[in-house]
Amino acid sequence: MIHLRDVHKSFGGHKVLDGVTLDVAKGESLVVIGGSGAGKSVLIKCILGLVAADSGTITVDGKPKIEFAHFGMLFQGAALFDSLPVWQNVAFRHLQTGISRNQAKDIAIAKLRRVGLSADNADKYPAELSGGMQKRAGLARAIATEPSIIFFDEPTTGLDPIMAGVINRLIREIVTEMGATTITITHDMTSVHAIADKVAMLHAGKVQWTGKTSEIAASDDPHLMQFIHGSADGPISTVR
Ligand SMILES: Nc1ncnc2c1ncn2[C@@H]1O[C@H](COP(=O)(O)OP(=O)(O)OP(=O)(O)O)[C@@H](O)[C@H]1O
Repeated sequence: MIHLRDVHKSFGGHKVLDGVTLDVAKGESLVVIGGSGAGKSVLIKCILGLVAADSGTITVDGKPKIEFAHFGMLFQGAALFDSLPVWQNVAFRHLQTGISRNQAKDIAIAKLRRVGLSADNADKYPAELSGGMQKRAGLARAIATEPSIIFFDEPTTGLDPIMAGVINRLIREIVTEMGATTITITHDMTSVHAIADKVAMLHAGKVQWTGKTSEIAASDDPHLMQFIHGSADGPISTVR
């Protein structure tokens, strides 16, 4: 579904991606981990076409460019539009397609329900929702058009561990029922275990380790070990 071959990207003289090769199969949930500055966001931006890779190839569903209509995105911090009520945030793309406002609102309410928010939240503004509810609303927006590919950028950042667990479980359930292909960026190992079929660890511009979630425990890769144990000592520099 998503294939990257030897993707390079530098900013000025700074090599961020130095030959990334990665495959995500249809319906698979890939989680990308790696230290701060490892290039996780740049990688996603290259796939989305927001940043042009210097060399290498990226194909999504056999095409060199991702089709905007086919992907959803949950941004870090939910990134809702403050000036729009929750339902308009969720139905944002539907409102641009010319369907009636009533129809768009019905769709928004159905999606809000799917993420555990009752209909009375539809007319509220994002600032009136708690952080966890905003994250749910962001998730509702990401799935609103039933996209075949969804990107999750640090979906649990800023949430307490219980709410993080709830969001992880929702993400897993929803992507499974939609059959969507997903790429998630996270620092949160609990998310990795809850969401991932496959894990890719970025380090020094390359995929340092990749494997199934179940293979993490048996790995002796020192970079992966340092990351999952949150150790200050190891091959990954802590001055970044
Ligand atoms: N537009 C840009 N111009 C210059 N440098 C950039 C640009 N975008 C990213 N970088 C650099 O690329 C490197 C990787 O950044 P990126 O945001 O992908 O890291 P990350 O792995 O997502 O980190 P974090 O976990 O902290 O979010 C950083 O050193 C960053 O400064």
